[in-house]
Amino acid sequence: MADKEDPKKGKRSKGTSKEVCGYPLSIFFIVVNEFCERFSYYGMRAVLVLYFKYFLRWDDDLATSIYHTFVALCYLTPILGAIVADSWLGKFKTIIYLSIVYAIGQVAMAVSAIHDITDTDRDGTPDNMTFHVVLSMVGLLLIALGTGGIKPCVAAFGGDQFGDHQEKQRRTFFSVFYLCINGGSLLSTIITPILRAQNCGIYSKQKCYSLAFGVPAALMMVALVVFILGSGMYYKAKPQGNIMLDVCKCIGFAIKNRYRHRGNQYPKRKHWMDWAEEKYEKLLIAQIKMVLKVLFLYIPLPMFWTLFDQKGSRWTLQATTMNGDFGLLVIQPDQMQTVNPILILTLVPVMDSLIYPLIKKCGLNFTPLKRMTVGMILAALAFVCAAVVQLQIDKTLPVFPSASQVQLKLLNMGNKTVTVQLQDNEPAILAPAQVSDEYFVFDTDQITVLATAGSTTVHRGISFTKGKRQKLLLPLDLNKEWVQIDDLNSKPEEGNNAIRFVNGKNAEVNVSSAVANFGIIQPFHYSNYSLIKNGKVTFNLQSGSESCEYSRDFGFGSSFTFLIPNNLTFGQNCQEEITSAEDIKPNSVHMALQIPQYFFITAGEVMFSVTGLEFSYSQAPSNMKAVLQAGWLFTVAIGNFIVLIVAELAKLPKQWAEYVLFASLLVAVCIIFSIMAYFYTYIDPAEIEAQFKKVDDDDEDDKSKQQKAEIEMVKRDSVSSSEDDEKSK
Ligand SMILES: N[C@@H](CC(=O)O)C(=O)NCC(=O)O
Repeated sequence: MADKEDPKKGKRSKGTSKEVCGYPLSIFFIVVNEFCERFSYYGMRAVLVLYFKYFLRWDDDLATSIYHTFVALCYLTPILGAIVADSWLGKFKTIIYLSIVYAIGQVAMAVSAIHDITDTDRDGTPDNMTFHVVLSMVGLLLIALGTGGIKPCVAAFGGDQFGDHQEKQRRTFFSVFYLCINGGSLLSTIITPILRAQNCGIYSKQKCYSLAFGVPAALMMVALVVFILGSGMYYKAKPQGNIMLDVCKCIGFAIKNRYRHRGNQYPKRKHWMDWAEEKYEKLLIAQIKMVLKVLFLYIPLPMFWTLFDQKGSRWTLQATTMNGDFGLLVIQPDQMQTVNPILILTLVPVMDSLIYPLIKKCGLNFTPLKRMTVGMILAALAFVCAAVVQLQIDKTLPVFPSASQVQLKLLNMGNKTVTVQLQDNEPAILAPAQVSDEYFVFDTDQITVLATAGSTTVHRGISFTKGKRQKLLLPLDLNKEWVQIDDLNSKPEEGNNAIRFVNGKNAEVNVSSAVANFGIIQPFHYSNYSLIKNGKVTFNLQSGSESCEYSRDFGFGSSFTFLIPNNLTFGQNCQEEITSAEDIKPNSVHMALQIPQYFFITAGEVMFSVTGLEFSYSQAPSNMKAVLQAGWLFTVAIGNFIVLIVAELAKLPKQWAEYVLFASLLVAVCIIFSIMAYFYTYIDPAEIEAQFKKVDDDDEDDKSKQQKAEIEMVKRDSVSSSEDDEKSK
């Protein structure tokens, strides 16, 4: 379709789109489509690792591995999308078809997260986990195909809508496009974690992952509808054949031809790509040389993405062990990822309008490759910060028993002081209703206990299961049964607090609260654990006609055992009379401590990613900009595979050590990159292409001159031969 021209207004944008303030109206649909699509993608991605961990019950390592495999796939499929669009369907149809695939994938994810589908015994947990795993994996595959496939098409399709005279508007469009990406990502990363934290279900209420995936699915459908609505206004360039295929064929021919002429008798050529000259145009060969130069520089880049993309996996898991109470609002671990788009929206304008001009004023030549090097160093710094935060968290985490150990706490349910000697330990003295502060640790599953209360002394042998944490409940009468109860052996998940009550009274006690019901607890018995969110909770204790209230503030990730003492009076003093055992301390390291690492990684992203995209675009020949974009996205895919390989090979027992390892690897790669960058010479592809075109034109001129001369000669020959004929006659 040719550009439309209005004789009065001059050139108009391509397609049938009207213009608003000099911009084709059609780009409005493309920008809204991108906003909704990125909302869908980042919203789903924000809760993905927690869905793996808490819904599918995978461990941290498996959850991280599958997460990065998925992200890697999302960045491998752009090559496929570019090939389909360029050589077969065109960008418009490719976007439509792959968006449908994408939306089906999102719906599959939402359905896979409905626990009621297989919860036949209605206990709140899925009974056929295979169904949920298979459906979610199919969903993720479709999403990876859809999101990656349309990625190289949408921005380029937007760019296509502008005429050659709208260079300035096209640049503004790309900036707005990038802001839309981060606007969509910001909004969805706030919203989907909130939806995930809700309870929903038919038979039982569970965390609402289905809604957290359902809303992104709906947004993807909106994205598709908005894109289709603009259909009549778009400029739809016809597929122009696959340049990627041409590039591959030309490279293949150069290699084959070089191999065929490998003997000393053949003169050397300046560049190995020159061996394609026999079959391919010089211009194409020169363009491929430019692309290869940039692709060679890409080799160290995946390491940046290896670190960058861990904010959605390792960093989110790190946040689950932290305190998200920001006073006015409580932040979910997965919501911390919003810090990245927030910082992008502020840092990009600050860098462009303040920092870079300031550096230029200081007379420094801050070239794109130097910026990218600094970006890498900033990302490494971010991981050093993450390691420091991890060390702080580790200090506050409980030490759970190893597989060969047993940990034991004592709880005196009686109203006399008890002296207890465990094996050869120092005797512990427990006042009435007191719990020992720390766990006793044993490397055996059999211990002897000597307990004395008043004139009663009892000597018993107790057996344990190794690897467990337990509490030994010492009864009012030591001669009666000693109850052993299991304590939690890991931090309660998702920042919840695990609470239970032990009834030391000689009568039944009913314990309830607005958030959890512990039911009737038999004398000298205990309730199950209930999971409670952070905040203040008031428990109501009732025994016969007597009752009292006990209130308590909870943080994140703690576990408490509350003891109702034998002599509880149910009077005013109930608040003071209940004894509490803090079995697992609440998360005390604040999530705000993750902000420095987010700041460094985002500053790194602005310097590395935004500059890198611009660099790739500026150094690519006119017809191979998409090839380099696909190459750039491919580095993201490789980066995500490296996470899997390094994490699998290193298998470091301490998370902080893994962070330091990644930071060190990036610094090493950064040194290699800076050496490569030092030897890189910037080019102007348009100028080089123009030279080749001029040579071609000159050749063309020479050819036509030669042709004319030949015709003249033929004419002259024929004239002279006819003259000869005449003469001979
Ligand atoms: N800063 C990211 C968005 C995010 O991680 O929230 C970004 O701009 N990514 C580029 C994209 O195309 O998604």
